[in-house]
This record gives sequence, C-alpha cells and structure tokens, in this order.
Amino acid sequence: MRKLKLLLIDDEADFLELLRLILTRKGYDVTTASSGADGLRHLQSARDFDAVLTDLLMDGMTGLEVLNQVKSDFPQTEVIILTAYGSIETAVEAMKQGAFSYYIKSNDPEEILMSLEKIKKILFLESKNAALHEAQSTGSAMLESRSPAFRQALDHALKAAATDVNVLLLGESGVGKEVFARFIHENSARCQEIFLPVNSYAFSDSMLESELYGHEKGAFTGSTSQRTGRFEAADKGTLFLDEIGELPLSTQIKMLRTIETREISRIGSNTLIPTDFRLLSATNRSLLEGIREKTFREDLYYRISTIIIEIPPLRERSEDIPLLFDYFLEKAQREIKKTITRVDEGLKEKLFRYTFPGNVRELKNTVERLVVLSEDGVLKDHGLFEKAASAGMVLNRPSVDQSLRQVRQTAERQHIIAVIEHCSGDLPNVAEILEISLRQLYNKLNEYGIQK
Ligand SMILES: Nc1ncnc2c1ncn2[C@@H]1O[C@H](COP(=O)(O)OP(=O)(O)OP(=O)(O)O)[C@@H](O)[C@H]1O
Repeated sequence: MRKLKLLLIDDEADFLELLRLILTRKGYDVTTASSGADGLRHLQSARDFDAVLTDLLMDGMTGLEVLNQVKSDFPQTEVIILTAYGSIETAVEAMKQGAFSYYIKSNDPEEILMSLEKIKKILFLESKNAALHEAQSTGSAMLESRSPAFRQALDHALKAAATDVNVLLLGESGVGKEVFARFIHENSARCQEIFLPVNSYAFSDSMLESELYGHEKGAFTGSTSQRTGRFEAADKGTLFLDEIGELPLSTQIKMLRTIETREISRIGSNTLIPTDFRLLSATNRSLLEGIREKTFREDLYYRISTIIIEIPPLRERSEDIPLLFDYFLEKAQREIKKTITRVDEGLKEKLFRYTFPGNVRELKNTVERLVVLSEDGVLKDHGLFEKAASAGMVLNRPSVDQSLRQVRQTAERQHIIAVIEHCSGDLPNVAEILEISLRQLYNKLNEYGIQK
C-alpha cells in the first residue's frame, strides 16, 4: 500500500521538527507548515493529503478554523488535533466538529502512530470497496442464448472458471469479451476478491508499464509519489488485460517473467513483491499474425492462452438479437426513465436484418438512442438505419476479407432466421416462402446451427 501523505501544522518550530522526524522515519510522506494559513496554501496546491495534524492554539488561524476549512474543502482528508494538556475540552469539541482524533503533546507519540494506522486501514478498505463496487456495478449481463456457438463459448468459460488457468478471449470489438471476463471471475473461487480490468490502449507505452507495475517516488520525472501497480493490486483476484495485442514488446518480455514467477518489482525498486493474480486476456486482433510479423512474442502467447474462448460476432448469432433487444430495452427504460408501450413492427424487422458491425455494443447503444428519441411510448426507427446505410454501413455489408461463399452463407442464415421469426416457427410456411423443400430447409438449419 502507498505511503500516507501528511501535513503537519504548528507554530512551535521545535515540536514541528521533532514530529516530522518521527513520522518520516516511520515511512510517512510529511510536509510541514508553520501557520494555519501556510498549511491551507499547501492543501490548496497539493490537494491530496490523507491527513492534517494541526496544533490547536496558534497565532492567526486556530486549529479549529483549520479543521473547519479542511472539512468543507477536502472532506476526504482526516484531521488530528495536537494540543497541550490544558486545552483538552477544546480538543473534544474539535472531535464533535469532525476531527478524527486528538493527541496531547506530552503523551507517547505512539498514540499518533496508532491513529495514523487506523486512517491507513480505512483508506485501504475504502479504495478496495470502491474497486469492488466498480467491478460489480457493470457486472450484469444477458447471457441467455439460442446460438450453439455462443452457448459453447459460455460452457467453456464456465469450465475455465472452475480452474485458475490463464484464459485468452477472442472476438471482434463489442462482442462482450469483458462481459465474459467478469463472468469467469464471478464464477471462480476468486469471486469475493477484486476484478481489475486494464485496457492497454488507454495508456502510452511508458505509462502502461507504470500502470501495470507501479513505481517508487522519484523513479522517473513526474513520479512525485509512490504508486501501486495493477499486478500488485490484483493480488488474490483477477486481472483482465484487454487489447493484449497492443502491448509493446518490452512490456511483453517483462510480463512473461511476471506470469512465470508471480512476482513483480515496482519501477525504481529491486524489491520483489509476490502477487497471486489470475490472468484473463482479450484481443480483437490476430495474435498469430502478430507472431508472424514479430510484434507479439510466441512464448507469451502460449503462456496467456492455456484456454482460448472465441466469442462469435452478433451477425453470426442473429437469433439472439430479439433476446438482447428485449434486455436492453428493459434496461434503457429503467435508466432513462421512459416507458415504451409499443415497438414499431418495421423496426424489429430492420434490427433483425442489420449486421451490427459494432456487435452487442452497437445494439445496446442503438436501443438506448431509440428510447431517448421515442415519443408517446412508441419505439420507431427514426431513419437510423437509413442513416447508417448512407454512411457506408450498408445493411448486411460483409467485411472485405470474406469469400463469396461466406457472404452467401451469412446472408442465407440471417434470412432464414428472420423468416422463421416472421412465421412464428411454422417451418412448412417458412419453406414455402423460401421456395425450398422442407427437407432442404432442415438441411440448412443443421448446416447453420439454427435452433428450430
Ligand atoms: N451479453 C451481454 N449482456 C449485456 N451487455 C453486453 C453483453 N455483451 C456485451 N454487452 C455490452 O456491450 C458493450 C461491449 O461489451 P464488452 O466491453 O464486454 O465488449 P468487448 O468485446 O470487450 O469490446 P472491446 O474489444 O471493444 O473492448 C458493453 O457495454 C457491454 O455491457
């Protein structure tokens, strides 16, 4: 855990220096100020002190005034009142006004250390709870599926959750790789511990290493305080590395060692710190191609991919669009606080035939947008798909690396599912519309893995 950052305020220079020495030796990061006004200037410029220790009786601004100012401007910062024996009553009054504790200057300094240890524990629990809350608040998902390929992926995820092995999640952007990672974590023995996502894209190469490994104060320009990295913070829990294909080669080498030894050292330190994390990774790029092009290390690939789970794009499980649509519609109504009483029939048809290049994320965003635009409880398409088409996202537009056969199969599969939905599962009727025999229809259903 990082050092607590303290501000000491006292106009008695000798006592200030003595306390500074004691606390610095105990490993605290200490700043001193000789008056209340000077202290507030430090607070305003640094803004991230964990605790202020202030004398009560000072010329100019008193300790009580400092306390009130801190509590109104920096409510997260705790205040410990330092006082001489004669003014205990005022110190007690300070506690009523929000001080964390008070210390009588003639007593054993051990008392101050105990108060600071308590603050440290509270801060640690708060940060852990915040991370856990963040992890759980986005944890809900719609994992029911009629698609055999998606159900198989889920089944593999559940089996992987029962073990502690490294899992690599593959799939296009927006298919739900992070949703799967959370699902694995929540079904694993580590479910009570932290789930920590890191997106390699979000950081520059140099920042990424410090994000993963942490750093000591002064390890590089700008590192003004010590920082715990994600590998260390994920101890006992699960670390989810998204976009792993984007890792720079230097970080890949370092990571390989970390995965093998389960030890890290912060940048600027040689001390090895053990950490027991479970690693889940994801990418929407071909890592095998990366290996061929020498942008991804083969040894790291084998380390992170004990189990590989491939999540199909939404266009290959379009039978799930109605389920997902209902799920997101319900959610959007709750969040946006609008009630939808009717969905335009034409809209459902269009949604169903659209290929969703942005996958589940795009479906979710589309539904949210339509709920916002809805009037009188009616959900209409508002020309959204025409706009998408004119912007180049033509309905059913295949990606350029697909063969004609693949394009034909995707289109056929979607069309068959749409007609089954239209005929409420009446297969003879479906065969008639498609102008094929019932036997040919059954063959197609088997070929495309469509549930009847
Ligand atoms: N099965 C699902 N149930 C509910 N929401 C889902 C589901 N799958 C995806 N989503 C939603 O779609 C969005 C994208 O999901 P997620 O971030 O997991 O995708 P991803 O594959 O990791 O994307 P990227 O590669 O861009 O990081 C999120 O808002 C997520 O909540």
